Amino acid sequence: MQRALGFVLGATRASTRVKRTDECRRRRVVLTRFPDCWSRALTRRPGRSTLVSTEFVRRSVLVDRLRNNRARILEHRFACQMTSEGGSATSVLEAPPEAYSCGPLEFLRRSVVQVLASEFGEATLHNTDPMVTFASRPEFGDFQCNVAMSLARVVRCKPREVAERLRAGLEPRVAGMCSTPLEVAGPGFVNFRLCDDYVASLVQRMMRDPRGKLNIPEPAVLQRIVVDFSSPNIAKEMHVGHLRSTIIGDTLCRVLEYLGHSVIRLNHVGDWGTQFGMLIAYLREVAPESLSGERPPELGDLVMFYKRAKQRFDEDPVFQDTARAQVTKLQSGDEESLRAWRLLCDLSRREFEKIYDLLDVHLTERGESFYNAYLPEVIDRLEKQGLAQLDQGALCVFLEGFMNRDGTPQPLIVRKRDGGYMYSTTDLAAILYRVREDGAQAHSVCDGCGTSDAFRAGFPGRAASWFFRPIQSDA
Ligand SMILES: NC(=[NH2+])NCCC[C@H](N)C(=O)O
Repeated sequence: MQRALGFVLGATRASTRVKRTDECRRRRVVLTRFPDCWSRALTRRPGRSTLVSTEFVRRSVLVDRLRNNRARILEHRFACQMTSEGGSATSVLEAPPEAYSCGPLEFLRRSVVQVLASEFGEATLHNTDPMVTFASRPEFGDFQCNVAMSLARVVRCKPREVAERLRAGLEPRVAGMCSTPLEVAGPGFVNFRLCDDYVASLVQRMMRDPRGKLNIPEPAVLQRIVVDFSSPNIAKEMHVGHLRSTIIGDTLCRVLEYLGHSVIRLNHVGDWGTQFGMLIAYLREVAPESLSGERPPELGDLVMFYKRAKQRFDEDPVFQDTARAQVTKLQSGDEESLRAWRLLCDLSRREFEKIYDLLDVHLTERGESFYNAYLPEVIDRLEKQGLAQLDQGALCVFLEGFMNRDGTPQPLIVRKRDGGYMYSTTDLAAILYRVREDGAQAHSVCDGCGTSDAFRAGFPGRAASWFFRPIQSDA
């Protein structure tokens, strides 16, 4: 799968580089860029608020770019068709078959590793990353290899010399795929330019694929994959971290779905926890009509109420007690509290939906509250397996390699002293449910905003192996 993904993105990025030049028209290849780069650019807006309102999304370049991106993929199919019909390319030299089956990037990586091994010996390499990347500027070609600079120290040669030996070894291997002679530039970069015939032929193979799958190899195993993304918090506005996660998650899902996997798109919204006790207690005091449903607040008002409630909570110990009592009431199923909570969730959901609609992103909401019923079972399993231990009244799991700054083991609290559960506990319950009930075989959490310590500590993979069979996970 990864190879296929690398291939798609590889082809995509490489071709974007030539887009601005005349070559593009000559090659008749119009491809698109992975949206990740501009979602990241968005996150970096200096000195501005990072909150994301519907209006922000509507007016931003984002929607247009997404549409354009998706439109360009269609355009690309059309362009491929033109190329295949035009079919003028007759090549003198055929690129090696592997250059077609695994795509240019992977093929170059493998070739660099082979040449380095034969030039400098396997032992010297010791898992050396071949450092083949997309060219950093169009004038450098399509790909570049940066390994000479770092390897020079190990093999005690000048970087340029390493690069020269690499070039000489690579040229016969990449003939027909890259134009030769290859270029050694600057301190020791090796630059690669794909031959037109190779690109044309790649594109033709994509178009002629009888499955209509752009010649991307079918994954060896088709899996049921959970992708957890977006996950904004109720009663708060989305921020760019959520937007980033939304776009990356949706992109990942589209690729996986395209490959034929069965994908479960989950929105793990923050809809549970102390903030609701605080907010409901505060609203009951200052704006009871908003809770009865007579005059429901706007999301913007809710954000303001939330801030005030938080301030009140931080300053007033009596209010803290009221808020805590309110959480307990809510979590123990008090009807009136649940009604208020549902109202707040509905309100936020409607706002989030507007953004998802604009972006044409579809997700199934399954928030933190959903896993409430499974929390005791998580604790029970951890205890039964001897993985949790009491530490100053709190139930903790100590994970190998999960340390405080001072080197002492960092506890991962799964149940607080007062019996309350943690965000991590919910994440564990989510894994339990996704593996057992959803039958997930692979799991990906698109973290654009901050997952729990449990995820950061690589807990999902470990948890799943404790609870069940091995599971792939990348937080
Ligand atoms: N499964 C997860 N923990 N997903 C990430 C949740 C992110 C959380 N709602 C936040 O905004 O910080």
